[in-house]
Amino acid sequence: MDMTSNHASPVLTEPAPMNKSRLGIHSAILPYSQPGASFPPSKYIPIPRKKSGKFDDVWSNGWLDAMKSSSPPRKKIKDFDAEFASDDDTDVAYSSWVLKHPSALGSLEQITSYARNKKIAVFLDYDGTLSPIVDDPDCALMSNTMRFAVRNVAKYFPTAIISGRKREKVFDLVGLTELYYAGSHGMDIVGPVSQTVLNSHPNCTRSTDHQGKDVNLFQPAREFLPMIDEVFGTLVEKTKDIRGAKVENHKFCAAVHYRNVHEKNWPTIAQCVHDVLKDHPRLRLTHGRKVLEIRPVFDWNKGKAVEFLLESLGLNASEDVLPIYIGDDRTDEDAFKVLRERNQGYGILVSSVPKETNAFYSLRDPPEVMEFLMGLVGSRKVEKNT
Ligand SMILES: O=P(O)(O)OC[C@H]1O[C@H](O[C@H]2O[C@H](CO)[C@@H](O)[C@H](O)[C@H]2O)[C@H](O)[C@@H](O)[C@@H]1O
Repeated sequence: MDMTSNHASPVLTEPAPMNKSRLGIHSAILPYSQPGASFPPSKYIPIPRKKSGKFDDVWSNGWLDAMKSSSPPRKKIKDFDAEFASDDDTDVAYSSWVLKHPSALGSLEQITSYARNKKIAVFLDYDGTLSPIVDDPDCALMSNTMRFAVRNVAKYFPTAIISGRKREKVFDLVGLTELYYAGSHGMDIVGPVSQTVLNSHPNCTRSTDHQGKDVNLFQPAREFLPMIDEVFGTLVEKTKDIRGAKVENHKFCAAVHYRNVHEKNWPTIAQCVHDVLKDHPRLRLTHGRKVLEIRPVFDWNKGKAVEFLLESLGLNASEDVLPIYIGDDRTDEDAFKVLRERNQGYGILVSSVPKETNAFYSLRDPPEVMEFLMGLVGSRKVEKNT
């Protein structure tokens, strides 16, 4: 395992800024994903820069820009308050972007014909992919129709959920025993029993799941458990007076949510996290959708989890395997990148606005994800019957 504990900075380098001209999108309408992107002033509350220099750290390291750009603004559509960016400008930008990352639904026939006679493996992120983004992380529920679609997918293809959440939590939310689960951004994996994997990964052990079934349990960052626990406690204490802040303990990482925090208090929340990371050089920061995530400085991510699961499923070496990964946020980019580098399978980004991504295809939102999954199953059924 590649440990990089001597990392000097707790800040994870963000993806390079989007090449706006390459996308043919006017910079003023570039939406949320990029740190440092420019924002139409009307949509964003400017955070006053304190003269005291109190928040200099988080200004200078770009955290505040990244925080602002981490999710599209919320909008009321009919009676439904959703995180969705749509106006004439973004529609135009989206149309150009989708030429580069075509709709996986629109390309379903192409995808399924390429997948014919291949072994498909499906990897799904949870929040923003299977469930809509909502204010309260505990209320991010997946619909029963989505559950039905995922269950059907798992009947035909090996299927895994790869989430930033605690593994047990995401299992409770999904509730399907026929899937494999990876929590903490892939740092906590329950996969099929594989002696080869047990032999080659020192942190992999034989275990039993909630049903008493034999499984492989892989927790490569186990040594960080006490540190994450301690940091979780510190973050809860430090943010307790910030209205709307919420801290989650995901076992191998911790998440500080600021979705419900007034924007004027974002510098305070960023500074709290910054101070904690300064005291813990073996931890680093990643940005999710209105969430700051603290995780070990450890060479493991959702992309590595995909490779680990492919190996566990015995699908790593064969050419006739087609992995499909569907996800919506920056942490999913590691998985898209792995598929791109392997030149195998498809990454599908779920986004209603243009974003710089390593994914090949796109889908707008969870309902489109569901439709795509149903289409995948439908075509495999037809293939089996012919
Ligand atoms: O890897 P994922 O399964 O996508 O998990 C990523 C984060 O998801 C959750 O937060 C996000 O969804 C919440 C519910 O919709 C939303 O309130 C929050 O703003 C989003 O960031 C989860 O709570 C985080 O801990 C996960 O890291």
